[in-house]
Amino acid sequence: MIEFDNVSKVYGGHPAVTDLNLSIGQGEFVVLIGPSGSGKSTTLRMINRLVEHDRGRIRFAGREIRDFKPEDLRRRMGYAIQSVGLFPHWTVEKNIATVPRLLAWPKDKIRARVHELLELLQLPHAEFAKRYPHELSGGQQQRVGVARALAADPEILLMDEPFGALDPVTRIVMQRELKRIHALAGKTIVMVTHDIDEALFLASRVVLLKDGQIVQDGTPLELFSHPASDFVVDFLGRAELGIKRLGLGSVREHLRPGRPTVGKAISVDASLREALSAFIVQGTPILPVINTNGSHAGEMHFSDLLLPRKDADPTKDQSA
Ligand SMILES: Nc1ncnc2c1ncn2[C@@H]1O[C@H](COP(=O)(O)OP(=O)(O)OP(=O)(O)O)[C@@H](O)[C@H]1O
Repeated sequence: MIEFDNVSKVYGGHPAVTDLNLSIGQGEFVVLIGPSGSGKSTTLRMINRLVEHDRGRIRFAGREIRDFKPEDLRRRMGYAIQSVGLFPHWTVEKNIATVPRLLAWPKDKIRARVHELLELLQLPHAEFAKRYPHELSGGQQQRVGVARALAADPEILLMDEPFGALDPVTRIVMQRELKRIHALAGKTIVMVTHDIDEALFLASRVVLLKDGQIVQDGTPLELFSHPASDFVVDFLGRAELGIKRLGLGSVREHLRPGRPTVGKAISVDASLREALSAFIVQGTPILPVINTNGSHAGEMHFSDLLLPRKDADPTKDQSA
């Protein structure tokens, strides 16, 4: 869907991105991560031509992006950024409808789409549609920014630290929301973040950059299982590698049959990292497990945390 072929960008003699090769397929959730100044935002912005590349080729849907008018390209790609950039004198409704109006959608279709997106992002239409950006919290503004990026059902969603300004609780809610939208709509998403936990939670593929070059490109599990260098290990957080890796697995993988037992139950969809925390907080070696509808599912044993993952084949996409 998007292909970078030996792409470079230089600013005033300083290389920002050098000989980048990257191929992003339909439906992937690719997270660009790396230290400050490593070229993440430059890479993202070259996709919708907010930044023009100097060398190499970038293709979108098989055509060179230079063959598209920038505005046509941007209408086909949603773009959400940390500072949101909502139009201050427009209501939430009008802000979300920006691209559909440019595309001259019929009014009814626009109204229905705005309604649908507000509900999807848990901003009830009756309460929020007529508000202005200054009447929203920072987190609500960011949700409107994401709704606006999704409005015309773009083929790709480009996101630059979209949850950067959020408090940790809202940030987790938004990450879950985005993961749900991705699973539901099968959108191709390319996102920049500084937050390794966010990357590991969301990405089907992580692209780790350093000094404008790719250090490693793989599934989260591949990065843990076969880190390409010490830099990768340090970036993943050397001291917490085991705990972070547990975050990639779920209770479901270690579910055992068992009768309901005492203790606070954990969901089959909880991560093994959450399970570890629950074992420690409850001081128990066995946790009751429930399904998403609250019914009894079985139990999990503390010792099973040490078992190798059933699906630990690093050649498989763990996001599926
Ligand atoms: N408009 C610009 N003019 C000059 N240099 C720039 C410009 N934009 C980016 N750079 C430089 O290019 C390099 C890559 O910047 P980029 O913003 O892509 O990095 P980043 O990984 O997104 O960083 P951060 O995490 O701090 O946002 C940096 O050295 C930066 O200083």
